[in-house]
Formats: sequence, structure tokens, C-alpha cells
Amino acid sequence: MTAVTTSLPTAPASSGAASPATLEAEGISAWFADHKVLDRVSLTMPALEVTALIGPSGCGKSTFLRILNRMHELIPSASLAGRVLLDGDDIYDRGRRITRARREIGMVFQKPNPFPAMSLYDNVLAGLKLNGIRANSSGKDSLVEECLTKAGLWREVKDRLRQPGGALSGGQQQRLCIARSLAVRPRVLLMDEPCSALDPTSTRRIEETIADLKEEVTIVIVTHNMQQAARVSDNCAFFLAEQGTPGVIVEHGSTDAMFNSPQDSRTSDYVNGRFG
Ligand SMILES: Nc1ncnc2c1ncn2[C@@H]1O[C@H](COP(=O)(O)OP(=O)(O)OP(=O)(O)O)[C@@H](O)[C@H]1O
Repeated sequence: MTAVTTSLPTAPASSGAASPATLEAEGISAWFADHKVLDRVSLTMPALEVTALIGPSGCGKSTFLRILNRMHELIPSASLAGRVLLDGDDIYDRGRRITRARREIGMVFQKPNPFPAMSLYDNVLAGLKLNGIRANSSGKDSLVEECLTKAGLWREVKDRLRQPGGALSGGQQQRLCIARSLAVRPRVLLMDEPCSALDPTSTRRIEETIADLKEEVTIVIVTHNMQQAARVSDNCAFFLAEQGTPGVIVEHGSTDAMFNSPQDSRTSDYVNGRFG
């Protein structure tokens, strides 16, 4: 139990985790200036499950992921159409704060990005201040332990919490970033190729962390690694942008079905490594 409190009206309760939410994308199209890169993409990403977004380079997976937590609109030339519903509420609703969407729907990036000179302890808590969430010191201590434990890093770092974030290995840094994301109690965690900069052992460690986290938070992961998609996800969506056309979802469904009995020959070719 933590003593985290917040000034935000919709913030997580003073103790316990926020509940995982279902995320639904409805008819998402996206542009960079007049270049259309996604065309009417719809996908349900169920709570308590891991959804993998797969497909060749440039088909719009990362763009789609950034639309899911309102990061796409940070790019000056970017625009979009469609809706994103978090347990039925449109995150793009005019009355809804952008910071709320980014807190409820966290993001872990390809390259671990801890604050290198900041202590491990402060790295975990870095998102609290940004989100206007207050905690007393015992609340902070327990939150740091809880998030590092969930991220699978606590045992490795519990005796050196005052060391800088930059002193960790790449894989540990990525788990630190996961702990930092968890500290603001997200309901969904988006992961954009979180293992692509990591060695196989660190990759396996992150995959174990993902498996442990899915009871806590809905996970959507972009990966180029088909073995990884098969290992970590419950559902997959296969994106494709053919011959300069905008990206679409060719097929989506349970990971088992996508890998063992795909309906579309392009899905079969992709998951079996015949292109991309
Ligand atoms: N900031 C940007 N400005 C202009 N075009 C962009 C920008 N970001 C992405 N694009 C274009 O949007 C399209 C989709 O890119 P995106 O990065 O979403 O694809 P992706 O499937 O995630 O690729 P990868 O697997 O290589 O990361 C590409 O044509 C890309 O060149």
C-alpha cells in the first residue's frame, strides 16, 4: 500500500494500482503533412492481455502506437482522424486533458532513456512531479520498491538506489524505464520495440517482466521479432503498407491463430519470414 496522493481529479486512488483498461482504436487514419501513412485502422486491445503490432518497416506501427497516447500530435506536421477509446472514453475528447491520456497510457521506447545523472530512486519517481502526483517519503519508498519489483529490477538494485541511472546495463536501464512508467499507475503500457537495443539475456528478462505485468496493465508492443511476438503476446495485428499505399491492418486475431492458421497469405508469408 502506498501513500501516493494526487491533485488530479481522475488520478489513481491513494493506494493500489489503477485497473487495466481495454483500448479501442476506431477508424484511425494518420498523415504527416499530406502524406497519408495509416488508413482507417481499427483494433481492440483487450485489458489483461498483450497485443503485438507486427509488420514490415514503414507500415505505420509506431505512428499507430503514438496515436494511442496522443504523442502523434507532438509532431508539427502530423494529423489524424478516428477515435481512441479507453474503456469507452474517447482520449481525444475536447474536454479531456492531454496529460491525462499520457498518464493513463504510458510509453516505453526503443532505446532506454533513464535520466543518466539522476539516482535510480529519483528516476522511478520522475513522472510523479510531472503529473502533479504527490507522495510522502514512506509512500515514495514503498512505491519505488513496488515499481522496481514489478519491473523485475528490485533485487538487483535495492542496495544501490542512490546510484545514477546511467550506471546500469542497457537491459537494467530498460527495466528502470518500465518502473518509471508504472509509478504513475498507467492503465495501458505501450512498448515500441523495447528489446531491439538489448542482448538476448536482457531481452528474455524484459519478456518475463511483460508476462508478469499483464495482470497489472494492458500491454501493446511493437516488435520486429516474430519469436518475441509469439512468446509474449495473446493477440497480434499485422500491419502492411503495400506499394506506397497507407498502412492498414491486413489481419488480426489470437497469436496462436495468426502464427498457426493465418487467413491471409501475406500474414503467413510475413510470420514465416518470407518478406519484411
Ligand atoms: N516524424 C515524421 N515525419 C514525417 N514522416 C514520418 C514521421 N514519422 C514517420 N513517418 C513516416 O510514416 C510512415 C510510417 O512510419 P512508422 O515509423 O510509423 O512505421 P513503422 O512501421 O513503425 O516502421 P519501423 O518498423 O521501421 O519503425 C513512414 O512512411 C515514415 O517515413
